[in-house]
Amino acid sequence: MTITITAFERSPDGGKGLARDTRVRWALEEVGQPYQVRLVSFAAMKAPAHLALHPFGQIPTYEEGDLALFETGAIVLHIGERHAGLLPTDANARARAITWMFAAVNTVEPPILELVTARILEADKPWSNERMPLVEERVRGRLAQLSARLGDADWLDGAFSAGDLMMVSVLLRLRPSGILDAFPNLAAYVARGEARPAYQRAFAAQLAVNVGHRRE
Ligand SMILES: N[C@@H](CCC(=O)N[C@@H](CSCc1ccc([N+](=O)[O-])cc1)C(=O)NCC(=O)O)C(=O)O
Repeated sequence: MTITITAFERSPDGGKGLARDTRVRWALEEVGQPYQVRLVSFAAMKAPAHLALHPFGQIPTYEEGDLALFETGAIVLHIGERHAGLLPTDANARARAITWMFAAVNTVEPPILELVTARILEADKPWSNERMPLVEERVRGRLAQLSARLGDADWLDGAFSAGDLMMVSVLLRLRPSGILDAFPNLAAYVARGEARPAYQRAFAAQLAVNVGHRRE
């Protein structure tokens, strides 16, 4: 059955791959599944048809037959459960890979989103300069813990898994801040993720959507 995901008609990042459809594209490329993309405008995302798919009016969504999903972690898990290539077959290793998926979105991503919010949405607030060091320190603390756990391994738990796909995707959001450079093994980990052919195809596909706009 045809898989259809939704993505920004015009991503605020101009195609740097930071919008979360890139995670789903990457997962589908890793398992070799073709997919369609329905591009949605900001207005369309808040209209009833999309809200029926995504109660929070966001992208991405995932549709396959009469299944409709939202939340990138859940979509990537679904893809990993249906197709080989993202989750280990060994039950314990699979459970650990899913642990890392949750760790990415529930433990590592929140302080990073705080930083993105502070830098983009709160920079003009009178308390921004006072708050920023606290936010940055919370990110550095988490990265230090992750860096210590990763050490000099290629991936978080043996072979590449959906846990790494989610963790690399979360860490990529930090790139504009430069904080990742203070943790060379994490920067190399992210670069390994980006070097994967499946990521390259996912990145190129989302860029093509946005480069088209730049030409107009
Ligand atoms: N927890 C949800 C979060 C989904 C989400 O944040 N979607 C964002 C796009 S990806 C987040 C994002 C947006 C922009 C950039 N950027 O760099 O420009 C990066 C990431 C969205 O639809 N935002 C519009 C809205 O909420 O109205 C998930 O993981 O799927």
